[in-house]
Amino acid sequence: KTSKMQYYNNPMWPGEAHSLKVEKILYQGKSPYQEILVFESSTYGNVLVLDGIVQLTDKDECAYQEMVTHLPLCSIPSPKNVLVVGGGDGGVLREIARHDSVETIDICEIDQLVIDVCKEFFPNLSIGYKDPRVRLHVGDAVDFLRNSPEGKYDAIIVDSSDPIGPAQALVEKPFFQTIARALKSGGVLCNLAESMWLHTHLIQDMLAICRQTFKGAVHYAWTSVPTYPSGVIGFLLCAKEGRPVNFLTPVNPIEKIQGATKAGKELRFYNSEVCAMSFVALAAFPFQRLRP
Ligand SMILES: NCCCN[C@H]1CC[C@H](N)CC1
Repeated sequence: KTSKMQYYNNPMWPGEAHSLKVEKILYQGKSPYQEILVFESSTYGNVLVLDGIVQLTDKDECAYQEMVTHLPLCSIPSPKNVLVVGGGDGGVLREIARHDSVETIDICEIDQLVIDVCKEFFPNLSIGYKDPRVRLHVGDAVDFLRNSPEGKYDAIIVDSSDPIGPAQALVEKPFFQTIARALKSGGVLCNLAESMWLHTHLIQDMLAICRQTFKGAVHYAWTSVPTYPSGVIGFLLCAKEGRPVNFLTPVNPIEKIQGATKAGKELRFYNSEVCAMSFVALAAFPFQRLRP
């Protein structure tokens, strides 16, 4: 349905494309920000596509939503105030809801149509909006964070699309500085950080910015998502100074967190072993060997 040429010409992954067999087109539309497509695939359940880029599928979304949420939230003793940037599908909200210590969940998503479409076609993700702690803000996260009070959040999760559309500003230094200001002392950020096979230069640049901006700790973790280009996606875990943090061996292991099933579904991917495995020694593969 989307021309193959558009796939091959995507500057984020030139020369490669990934295809899924389409059983039925469920929704096609255009918001002020992006084209939105939902289709039923033969083998991955429903699939959400924004501007020709797969955002999530029923089958493998757990690998992304659980990791992007529990890597930060399990690394600090008792997260209370959490902010999600992007995440309009609601999957991250579903995962945050497993943490009983959390008291408020702010989400800032720029595209109302993505929210409406996911509420209709992805009930297992949009269930996240049902949690009473959730407060939805529809608008630009750059403005939202600029107007946020200083030191408000224990954790900020940036669950954005790729930095070639509405999410472009979310990998630039000013944005990271507004995040650091909005975090409490010792607060943590988990930011989408693309593929270590495809985006080593972008990751290096983001690492440099994060090391300047967050004096606590900066680590790179990855997970396996078969429907994302190169089959992996990475995260930057950053801690603001002020409290010891250990991302690799969580102080708040998920197994101890009550309400693991409160979100309506057992965890399907994340556990403490997967957490430990997901961190890459930055000096090793693939940042050194893969640089073209
Ligand atoms: N909340 C759904 C995940 C959105 N994250 C992005 C989807 C597109 C990918 N190329 C990068 C991650």
